[in-house]
Amino acid sequence: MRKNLLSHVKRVVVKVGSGVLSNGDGLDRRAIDQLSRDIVELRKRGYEVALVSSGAVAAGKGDLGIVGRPRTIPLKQAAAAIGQSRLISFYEEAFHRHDLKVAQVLLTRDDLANRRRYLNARNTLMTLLDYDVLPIINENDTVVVDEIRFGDNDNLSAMVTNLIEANLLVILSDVDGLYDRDPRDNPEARLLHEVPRITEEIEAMAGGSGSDVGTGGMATKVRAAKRAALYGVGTVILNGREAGMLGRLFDGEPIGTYFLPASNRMAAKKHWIAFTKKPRGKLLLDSGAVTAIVERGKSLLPSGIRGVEGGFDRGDAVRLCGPDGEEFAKGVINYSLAELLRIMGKKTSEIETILGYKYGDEVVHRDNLVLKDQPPTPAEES
Ligand SMILES: Nc1ncnc2c1ncn2[C@@H]1O[C@H](COP(=O)(O)OP(=O)(O)O)[C@@H](O)[C@H]1O
Ligand SMILES: N[C@@H](CCC(=O)OP(=O)(O)O)C(=O)O
Repeated sequence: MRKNLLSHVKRVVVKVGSGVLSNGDGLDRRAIDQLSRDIVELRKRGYEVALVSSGAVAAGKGDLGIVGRPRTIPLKQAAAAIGQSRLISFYEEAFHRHDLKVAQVLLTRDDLANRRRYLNARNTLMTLLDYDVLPIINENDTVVVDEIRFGDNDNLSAMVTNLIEANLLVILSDVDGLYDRDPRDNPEARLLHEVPRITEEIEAMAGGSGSDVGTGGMATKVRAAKRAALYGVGTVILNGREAGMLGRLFDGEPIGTYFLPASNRMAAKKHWIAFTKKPRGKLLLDSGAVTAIVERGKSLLPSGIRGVEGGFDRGDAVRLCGPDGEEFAKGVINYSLAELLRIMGKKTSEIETILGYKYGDEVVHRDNLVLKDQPPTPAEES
C-alpha cells in the first residue's frame, strides 16, 4: 500500500529536526553521518532531494555557555550564527565522503513572500538540483525579526516543498510519528500510521515540543503536513534517530505516520498567497460581494468595498472581511491604498474616469484570491 502511495515520487524534501542532530553537547556527528548515508541512498535510487536542516542554535549555544534554551532573541541569533557554519561544515565533510556536493541556502519568509524573490529562490534551488548538488536549507536565524520569520522549520519545509514542486515531504524527528496524544507523558499513546485528512481532531492530538532544542513540536509538523496536503503532496513523519529510515520508507515499510495529500490540489500560486505571503491591509466588503466571492467564485470589484484598514501597495496581499468584520479570504490587490480610496464603492466602468487609467476591472482577481479554509480547487497555473 505504502509503495503505491510513493510510486509517483521523484523529488523529495527531507526536513530534519534539532532533536535528531544534537546530543546534550551540541551536534551529534554520528547522526549527521547516518543522515548523509540515508540521503545518498535515496539519490542512488534516483530521487532528487533537498534537505531542510535545523540544528544551528543547538550546535552553537554551547559556545556561548548556554544550557537549556537561549533566553533572549539576540542570544539565539548569536548561537545560530556560530552553529550554522559548524552545521554546514559537518554536512560538507559527511557528504563529500560520498562525493556529493552541498550548498547552503538561508531563507527568510520575506524572501518567499515577494513573488520575484520567490521565483529567484526557486531558480537557484532548481539549478542546484539540476547540477546534482544537495541544497541544505535553513531559516536565516541571524537576521530574522518577527515580521519576516517562518517561525519553525516544519513550516519552512512545507514552503520549500511548494517552492520546488516536490512530490513528498519527509519530516525526521525524535519520535516515531504522530501519536493520538503526546507519548512523552502518555505511555499508552498510540501511533497513527495513516492520516487521510487533517481534521481538527487530528490537530488537537499534536502537542508542543518537550525538548530544549525543538521548536513547535508535533503541532507545527501537522500544520506543515496540512499545507503540503493542500498542495497535493503527502507528508511522512519518521523517527530520524534510527538508521536507514528513508530507505525503509521507499521499500514500502509501513513506518511513521503518512498524511495523505488532498485529492485535488490547490494551484501553486494560490498556495503561496494563502501560506507564504503576509497580508498588509484589510478590506471591508458588503454582503453581496461576500456572496459573489464565496458562493459564485467571482472576483472582487470596487462596488462591493465599504471600507479599508491599514496601508498597502499594488501587489500586496490583503485580508477580505465581511460586514461582521470577520476575515473570510485573502487576495493580492491590483490597486494601492490611495487608488482604492478613490474607486471603492464605484462601478467598474468608472475606474478609468476617476483614476485616468486602470489596472483591471477587478480589485482582487479570482485567480489571486483564496478563501479561508477553502476546499482545494483543481490545479491551475503555477
Ligand atoms: N501527539 C504527539 N505525537 C508525537 N509527538 C508529540 C505529540 N505531541 C507532542 N509531541 C512532541 O513533539 C516532539 C517533536 O517535536 P520537536 O521537539 O519540535 O522536534 P524537532 O526538533 O524534530 O522539530 C516529540 O519529541 C514529542 O515530545
Ligand atoms: N532554524 C533553527 C531551527 C528551528 C526549528 O524549527 O527547529 P526544529 O523544531 O528542531 O526543527 C535552527 O537551525 O536552530
